[in-house]
Amino acid sequence: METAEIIKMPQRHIAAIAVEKAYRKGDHKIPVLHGVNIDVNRGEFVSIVGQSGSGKSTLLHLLGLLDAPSVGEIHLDSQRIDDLSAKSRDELRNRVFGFIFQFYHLLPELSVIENVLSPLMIRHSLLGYLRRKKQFQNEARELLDRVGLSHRLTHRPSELSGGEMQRAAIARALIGKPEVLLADEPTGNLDATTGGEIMDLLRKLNEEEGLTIVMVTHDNVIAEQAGRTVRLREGRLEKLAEAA
Ligand SMILES: Nc1ncnc2c1ncn2[C@@H]1O[C@H](COP(=O)(O)OP(=O)(O)OP(=O)(O)O)[C@@H](O)[C@H]1O
Repeated sequence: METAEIIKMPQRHIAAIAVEKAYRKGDHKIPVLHGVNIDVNRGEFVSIVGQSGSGKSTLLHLLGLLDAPSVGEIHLDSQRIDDLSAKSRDELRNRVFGFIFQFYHLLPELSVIENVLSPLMIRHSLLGYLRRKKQFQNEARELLDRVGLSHRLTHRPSELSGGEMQRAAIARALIGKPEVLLADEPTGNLDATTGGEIMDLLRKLNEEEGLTIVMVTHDNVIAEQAGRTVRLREGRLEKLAEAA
């Protein structure tokens, strides 16, 4: 009797299917994406490269439900998610996705640990938050320890270096236990060494915790550190290298 070979199929996590996006500017339509297909598997680390203006951030925003495609679909696992009600999309975005950006977007008037806790303050009712405040603070401290910032809990963002601000932003993105981290030029404002340290951290999160990561970058050296790279060209995706 033949032994059936068990082939482990990669599991689709997040996908864009035949996505088109055009922005409106007055009477004008600005077409940006022309039928983009991308499938990111659970636990994958994918980088998206392409020239400035090629639509990288636009695509990332569509994947994370920050914006809606003009045509096409966004799927999470096997579920279409771009056509959900605004409330369901908000809920899903907050629960499933963590975001980090080139300029960190930390709240300047809050301390590092308060910044990390801020998504939980938004997610829970005041009473619910206060009831679990100790637990949440412990989780925030653990995360800040993991990103190497346990000595900066009460600093304000203006008292941090760029690398430290991005570490704080990563901890903030992780506090809600996201399944997918979407990173828009996470090293774009950092020197090569500091950017490398941030990439080490992202790779560790991907390899050790199985976090799915989609990262936009214009830097090919940074992009190569992901497991797979795709390039946006004239609003369409072409496949590049796959890591060995
Ligand atoms: N809200 C908007 N309204 C109108 N046009 C927009 C809007 N957002 C982006 N665009 C245009 O869409 C195109 C793609 O922008 P996008 O930010 O996605 O590119 P990108 O590849 O991320 O560029 P960069 O590497 O410079 O950040 C650009 O020409 C931009 O001007």
